[in-house]
Amino acid sequence: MSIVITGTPGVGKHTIGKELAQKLKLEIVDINEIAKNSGLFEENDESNDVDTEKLKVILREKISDRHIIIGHLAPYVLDNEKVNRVIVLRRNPYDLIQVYDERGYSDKKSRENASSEILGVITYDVINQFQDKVVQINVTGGKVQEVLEKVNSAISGNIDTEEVDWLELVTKNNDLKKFFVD
Ligand SMILES: Nc1ncnc2c1ncn2[C@@H]1O[C@H](COP(=O)(O)OP(=O)(O)OP(=O)(O)O)[C@@H](O)[C@H]1O
Repeated sequence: MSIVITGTPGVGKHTIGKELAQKLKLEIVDINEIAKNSGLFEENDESNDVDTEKLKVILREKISDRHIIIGHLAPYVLDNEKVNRVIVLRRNPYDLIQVYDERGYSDKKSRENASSEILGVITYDVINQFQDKVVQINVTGGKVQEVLEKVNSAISGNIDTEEVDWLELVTKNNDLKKFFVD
């Protein structure tokens, strides 16, 4: 079985993915690491541009049926038939801004990532690519062990996808400008 852990940068994919890999005794495929090691990542301050077509071919070779595949690029570089379950981690954008501050992201990069989470960009693309294999989990405020339990239930098909609407929250808080205006 191959399981994908995806979501906006900073939601906790690596934290959860590593624990899960240990628990299920599966090997990790880190999409970003492979892209970097293959010279496909052009990293600069503001954006990470990747040749997704080349990365797709490389990943097709690497992935067997016993992997935890981690990365926000999952919907753009993985074949549907290669994976059994796709977990999208969702995290409150206010918490994400804190993670980005700790990482030293620029205001622009921080806002771009947080607004992408608010609009559910990766979730939309993931559902488009993997359809009924997708389970959405809200990790906000959850301890790592609690999130892990939910992810485990999602893998065995014992949990429904969770509802997330950050746009409603941010609108209610009158914070649209904070996330969407330069
Ligand atoms: N359930 C959790 N509760 C509290 N903090 C968490 C949780 N999961 C992860 N974190 C923290 O959030 C930060 C981001 O986590 P992590 O690096 O795993 O995210 P990521 O989605 O893999 O990011 P990226 O895609 O940029 O590599 C880290 O500081 C991590 O310790």
